[in-house]
Amino acid sequence: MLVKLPDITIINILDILVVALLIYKLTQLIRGTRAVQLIKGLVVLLVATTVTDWLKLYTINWILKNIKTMVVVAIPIVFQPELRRALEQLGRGKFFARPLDFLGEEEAERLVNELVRGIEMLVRDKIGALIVIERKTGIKDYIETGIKIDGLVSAEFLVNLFVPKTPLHDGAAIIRGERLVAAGCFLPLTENPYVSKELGTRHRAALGISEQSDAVAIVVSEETGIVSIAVEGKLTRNLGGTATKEKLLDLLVAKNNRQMAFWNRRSED
Ligand SMILES: Nc1ncnc2c1ncn2[C@@H]1O[C@H](COP(=O)(O)OP(=O)(O)OP(=O)(O)O)[C@@H](O)[C@H]1O
Repeated sequence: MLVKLPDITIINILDILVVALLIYKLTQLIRGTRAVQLIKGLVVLLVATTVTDWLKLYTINWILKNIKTMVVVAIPIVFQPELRRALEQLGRGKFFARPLDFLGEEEAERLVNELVRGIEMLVRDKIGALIVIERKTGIKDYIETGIKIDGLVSAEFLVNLFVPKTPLHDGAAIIRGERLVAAGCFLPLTENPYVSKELGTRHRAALGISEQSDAVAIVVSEETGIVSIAVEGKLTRNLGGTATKEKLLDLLVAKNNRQMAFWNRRSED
């Protein structure tokens, strides 16, 4: 027996494509922000409500339905800053811009060279610094806690930012692609109870951002001049010039190339 499909018109296809594009853009917009946790929670709540309804667990179902209503009312209040930002971006036409600038091999190598040169200068002058490099997870929640700047990364620019007593030296500088996009940013501190008591808030902030995202955080200690790199909640300490360069090349260039290779492979299929 043949199942008769409903008539599908070009308009229907266009309708579906526009909705798909909007959902895709929305996921890109919230990727790496605290809204992701909320969406996960909502999905769990929706599934639980449907399952309890299906199993005829009336009391639990009544409670879950009421929680759902409360959550829907609470969202605009709790996420007011994010919603305002999204609407602003929509107004400025940034909603459809690419959220991340992925680098080619040459640009990534240039970035690493400038970083390493800058770190050497910071170490030499014992200037404390916290530099975060955004990767796939968007960290704009944290970028917006600082002062926005937009300049090509160079060693001199980096050192200048962290000179003590200058307005932007406190907090973290954030790099997106080849550009320094913000300075003086406030990062979340790690809540890991096993972190050595010797480590102060600069190192804890580096660990914190590496737990919350896939960003790479570089710390130059003001006290000791020691260079450390935090990735995925782990801090590698006492990195010399060569080790710093190798680690950054591994984290930024090799990953990028793998990503590019995957992309090229997909487009050649
Ligand atoms: N949450 C945070 N986000 C970003 N930067 C922070 C944060 N907390 C502290 N910092 C930075 O760390 C500096 C203080 O570092 P502190 O001496 O406490 O840390 P430390 O890990 O011992 O580093 P150092 O070895 O350089 O002294 C602050 O001046 C500020 O620039």
